[in-house]
Amino acid sequence: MDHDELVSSWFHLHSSVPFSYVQLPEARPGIVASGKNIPVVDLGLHDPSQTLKQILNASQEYGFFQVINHGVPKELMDDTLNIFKEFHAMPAEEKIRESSRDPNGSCRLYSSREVNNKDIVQFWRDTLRHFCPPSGEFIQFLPQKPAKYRELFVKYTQEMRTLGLKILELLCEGLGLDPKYCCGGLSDSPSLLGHHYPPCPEPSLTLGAPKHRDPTLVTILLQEKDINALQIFKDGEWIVVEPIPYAFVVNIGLMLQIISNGRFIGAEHRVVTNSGIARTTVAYFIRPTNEQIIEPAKPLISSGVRHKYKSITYEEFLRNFMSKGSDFEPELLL
Ligand SMILES: O=C(O)CCC(=O)C(=O)O
Ligand SMILES: [Fe+2]
Repeated sequence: MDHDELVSSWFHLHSSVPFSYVQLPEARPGIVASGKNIPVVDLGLHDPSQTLKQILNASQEYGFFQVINHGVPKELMDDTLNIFKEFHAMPAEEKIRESSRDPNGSCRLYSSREVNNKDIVQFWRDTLRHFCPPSGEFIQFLPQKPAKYRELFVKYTQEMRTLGLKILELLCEGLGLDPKYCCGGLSDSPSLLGHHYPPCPEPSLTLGAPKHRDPTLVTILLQEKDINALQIFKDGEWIVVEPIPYAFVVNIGLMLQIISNGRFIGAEHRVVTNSGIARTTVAYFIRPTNEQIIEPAKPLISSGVRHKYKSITYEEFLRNFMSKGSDFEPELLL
């Protein structure tokens, strides 16, 4: 990658947004719903059936919630956000060197200019992405700078795996499936994304991420406390996800929408920018291995309920999703 492709390399030279980053009028950030919020799920309740009720309602109605009392140490959450801030603050040459050790791309630094067609509108964001399978494969390709990067990465992804499996078990139980239904191949290929959204001179014209659904079963997002930037699209309006300190934002991805035969919503969301300060987030994507077949869970169908989605391998899904984006979603329907 060329260092000019990173937004963080040049944003400070501009007092207006370059034309290729100006969104079409209909996609620009506009009015948001007032007084609305996404549900909170308390994982530490004495009565587990109450937690189950909360998580089921949230997944069916919103596809988005914030989890509290999740058991991940606060210090690790702070340290992880800070190490990604430090990474993105390093000189571009160093960031590129530290993230290009694997010729097969298990670790990758990119901006939308690198992954998207050059003709479409670009997004105000840089991302460092790693694969982080439970086998520990690929660790030798992780950045060695900042100095604590590898150590924190290993600790944080272990915590995310534990939390992710706990959430998946609750969701499967709530669907009436074996709680372990999504453990194994359906969740064995997670990735970690450290997003960085530099301050933007004209936030009303740009986006940090377009309206999208995630190509995951579930996504667990760590975001900063005081910045309102993530928005979800529900019933025709945008709802701001106001950060709750030390909560994680969890959303259902398109894969779990399919597995649940549409009972859970893979909610659409986007990220807006702000002119004041940079925002850093860390997203843990729970993803299947490439050869896994994604289809509605058989026990959900046997009771006479109609299949809503076709069967597709994750590899084929990803290939189409990368090239066609959300235009591919109707093709998944039966
Ligand atoms: O950074 C955020 O707030 C959200 C990122 C996101 O939507 C994603 O990684 O899919
Ligand atoms: Fe997302």
